[in-house]
Order: sequence, then C-alpha cells, then structure tokens
Amino acid sequence: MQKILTYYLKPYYFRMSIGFMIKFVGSIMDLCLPWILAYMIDTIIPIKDKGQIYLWGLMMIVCSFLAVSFNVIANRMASKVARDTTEHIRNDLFEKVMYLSDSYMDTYTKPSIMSRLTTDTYNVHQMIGRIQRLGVRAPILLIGGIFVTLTLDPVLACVLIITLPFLAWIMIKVSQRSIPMYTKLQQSIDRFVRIVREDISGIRVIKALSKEDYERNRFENINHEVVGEEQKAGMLMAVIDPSVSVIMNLALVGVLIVGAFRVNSGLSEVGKILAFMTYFTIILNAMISISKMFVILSKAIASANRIDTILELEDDMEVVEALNTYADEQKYHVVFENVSFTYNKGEEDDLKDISFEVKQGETLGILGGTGAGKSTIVSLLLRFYDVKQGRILINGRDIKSIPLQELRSKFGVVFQNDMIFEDTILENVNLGRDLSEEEIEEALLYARAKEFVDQKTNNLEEALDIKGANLSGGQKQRILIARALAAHPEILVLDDSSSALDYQTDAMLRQELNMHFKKTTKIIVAQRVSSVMQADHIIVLEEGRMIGYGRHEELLAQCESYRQISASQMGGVA
Ligand SMILES: Nc1ncnc2c1ncn2[C@@H]1O[C@H](COP(=O)(O)OP(=O)(O)OP(=O)(O)O)[C@@H](O)[C@H]1O
Repeated sequence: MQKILTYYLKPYYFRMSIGFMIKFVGSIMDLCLPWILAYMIDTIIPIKDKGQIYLWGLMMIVCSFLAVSFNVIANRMASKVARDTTEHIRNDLFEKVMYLSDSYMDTYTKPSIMSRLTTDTYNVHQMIGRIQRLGVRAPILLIGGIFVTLTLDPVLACVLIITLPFLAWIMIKVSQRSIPMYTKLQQSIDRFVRIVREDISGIRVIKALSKEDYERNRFENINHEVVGEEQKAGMLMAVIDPSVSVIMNLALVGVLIVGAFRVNSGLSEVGKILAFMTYFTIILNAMISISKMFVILSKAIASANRIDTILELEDDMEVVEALNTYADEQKYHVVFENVSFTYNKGEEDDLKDISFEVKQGETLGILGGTGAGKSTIVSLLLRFYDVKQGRILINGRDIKSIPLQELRSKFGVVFQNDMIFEDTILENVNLGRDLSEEEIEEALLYARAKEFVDQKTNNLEEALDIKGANLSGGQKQRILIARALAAHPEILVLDDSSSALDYQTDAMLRQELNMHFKKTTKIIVAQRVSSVMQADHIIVLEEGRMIGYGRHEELLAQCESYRQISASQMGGVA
C-alpha cells in the first residue's frame, strides 16, 4: 500500500491537490444551500422584501450550479489520476512478472499473479478514484455540516455529535476484521482462476475422459468457497450501512424532539430546524459514503499489499560481475560442470552431478524417461533457475555473469507445449524481432512448415487461433520450430519438440539443421532414440542422474538402459 501512496501517486500530488481544492469549493457550495434556505425562511420572507428574496434565490441557483460543475470537474480529474496511476502500476507489475524468475513463479503461482494483474489492480483503481471523489467531499460535508449546525443551534448539534464516537467505533472495528477477510477472499479467487484456467485449457481431455462431472464438482466447490468468503466479508461490511442509518436516525428523532421543545419555547426558529434536517441528511449521506469508502479501502488495501509483494521482490537472478572467463574452457561452447539442482530446497536433488561439454556447432541429445530431468537441464541452461552446485559455462563464461537478456538472446528454443499466439503466422514466427519476410519464409522452409502454410493460406498474414487451435499438433510444432530457427540462434534447444512430427519429417528436419545450421549448437531433448542417435554427444538420464554419456554406438556398447530403449524403439536397427 505504501508504495502506491508514496511512489505511484506522487507524480499526481499536484493534480490531486487542485482536484481536492475544486472539490472543496463544490462541497462548500453544497453546504451553503440549506443555510441560505434557513436565512430566507427566518429573516427575508418575514420582512416581505421581494428584491432580497430574488437576490437570495439567485444566490441559491448560483451555489447549486457551482456545486454541480465543480463536482463534475473534480470527478473527471480524479478519474484521470486513477486511470493513469493504475496504468502505471499494471505496466510495472507486468514488467516485473516478465522478468520474474521461475522459482518466484513457482512460489506465487501463475493464477495468483494473473489475479494480481487483473482483480487487484482493479480494486486499487476503484480505491484511488473513490478516495479522491469522496475522500474530500464526505469529510467536508461531515465536518462542515456539524460546524454549520453548531452555529445554527448548538444544543441540537450536540445531540448529533454524541452519535459520532459510536459510528467511528463501528467503522474501526469492522475494517480491522475486513482487511484479512478480503486477503483470504483474494486467495480463494486465485484458486478459482487456476481451476477455471485448467478446465478451459483442458476441456478436450476432460470431455475425452468423461470427467465433466468430476470437474463440475471441483468447480462447484471452489465457486462455493469464493461465494462463502464473499458472503463472510459482505455480511461484515453489511453491518456498517444499517448501523450508521440506525444511529443517525435515532439522533434525528432526538433532534426533532429537542427541536420541537426549543421552537415551542422560542429558543429556535422553524427555518433553522428545516435547515437542520437538511444538514442532517447531508451528514447522514456523508457518513454512508465514508462507510462505503471503508469497504473499498478494505478490499483495496488487501489488493495493494498483494501487488506490493510482487513489486518489492528482490532480483534473485543477479548478474555476478566479477566471475572469470575460463580460457581453457573457451574451446567448448556449452559446458555443464558437476551441476546439481533441486526445485524444493533442502529435499532430494532433481538433477545430480551433471557434466558435459559441447563444442560450437555440435549436437547434444538428451534422452530419458518421464521426469528424468531433461527439461530441467534446459531450464538451468537458460537460467530460469540457478544451479545449487557446479557451474554452467557458455563460451567459457559462467552464465551467472551474462546479463539475462544477452544470455537468452543466444537461444532459439521450442519448449514442450509452447505457445502459439492469436496472431498471424508471420508474427508468430517473428515474435517482435524485426525479422525480414525472407528470413521467416526460410525458417518455415527449414522447419518443414512451408508446405502446409502454402496449402492452407496464400500469405503469412493469415491469423492463427489462440493456442493454434486451427492447427494440428504437428503443424503447431513446425511453426514453433520455425520461430526458434528464424533468428539463426547461437544455441538451438528443441525440448521434446519433434514428438508430434512423423518420423520422416523429424529426419528431414535434422537434415536441414545439419545443412543450414552448422555453426548453431543444437540441444535436442527427446524420448525417441531416432531423434538423437546422430548427435555428437548423447546424455542418458534417469531420476536426475547421468547413467550414460557418449555417441550412439558407444552407448549401445556401454549403457544397458540405452540399449534397451533403443531395442524397444527401433528393433533390429539397434
Ligand atoms: N517447477 C517444478 N517444481 C517442482 N518440481 C519440478 C518442477 N518441474 C519439474 N519438477 C520435477 O523435477 C523432475 C524433473 O522434471 P523434468 O521436467 O526436468 O523432467 P523431464 O525429463 O523433462 O520429463 P518429461 O519428459 O516428462 O517432460 C521431476 O521429478 C519433476 O517432478
């Protein structure tokens, strides 16, 4: 919350001050109206001076006009500040998320980060707007109303003032309980978003496995949980409005009784009592506005704190300047030196003591069963996570000493289940890198995607559906491979990306890579021996450990597991 007040709102302090002043004048105008009415009833009308009546009537019209116009101007200024500030917060949050390490992503979870970017920023937007619109007006109407009523009739005003401590007590108590409630509600919304996301993206598999009822139950449960949390918070907040109304109406009854006695005994006048009633309504509305502000504030403080948590995260992927380059290792392009890593700190290693060296232009194949640690090697190489032990070198430089952008610009990568964006084929391959159309056409050709792109469409401007829904699995993968190849990367990583390609296309792709990407170091993660058998080095992984390292023939001779996989997949060829 503090960051939003001290950093994001700071550039708008001046604009907000002007807005507050305009709001102040508008509110004062509102406060003048009942006073003028009382003056006219008690002083002007009894003397029957028409000129004075017109003059004060005109004053009332002018005051009403100014009150409305100033309020509209101030509200517009407030909306602009709220819009601009929220835009700034969203941009910063998005940028932070883009550079967030995968360990933070794992900790905070994607659905939670999504709802911080959406619901939480919306709540903060509401708060900034509402505070400016009502934050000045309501207190001025409240304090000003009390002040004017004191000048009109101090005894009656005291009846009103007695109620204020009760009202303040209710609001403080309610907000003390409501902020943790709204934090909990947001956490339920995070889980809700996660389940909706999973169900919508996995709708086909849910249908295929007839899991609709199971998923409906899961959805109903989380929906019920969100509604329950909302209800709890709503019930608490619902206490405020009626309590304020009851207390204020009781005070009003008190004012009426005391007022009637005072008019009867000549201590007050009818006009004053009338004005008093109007001020009473103004004060009541101001109190209700303040109570509504509390509801919004409670939500927004919880949301602002969640946003702050992400914005304040320290960079856990620092670039270490002082690391040496290792001259003797410069002859290798990529080196893993006794690398160990664990996702869940303190528990068993997910990768243990991995070492290999690959020269520029060579191909490294990584083979292993499900969960063996193949993708983890890729994640470490791209520095999505930092190694626990050992080091990773590129051209003799520890990757921790290479700025992240520079490091990642060396790579062309296709991950498992990679993303096709709802955009043209051209932009899906280009991905904002200003590549020429020739480069893109060439990449499509190498990735064996050109034939189907030409068949399907006549130009690269054809739009693809979100997640490539209008493409087959193999077509998607070819577009993704074209994306990885298009910039002629220094290091190409294909993480299980040929699994949806038929054997012939897979073989042709490897041929293209050997012919046109001689200087590119290729790292091919695969479950199929045929995808890696021609590699210069093959790592065989099992439960995070290297159980084999060498060329295809060497592994056939030395590694029992490799021999078995090879035999089971390729029969006589092995
Ligand atoms: N983000 C994560 N948090 C915690 N554990 C993880 C995470 N990602 C992977 N793991 C664990 O690390 C181990 C290695 O996973 P990895 O994804 O590297 O396997 P893989 O060989 O690529 O498997 P597959 O071929 O099925 O994709 C597995 O036990 C997996 O459960």
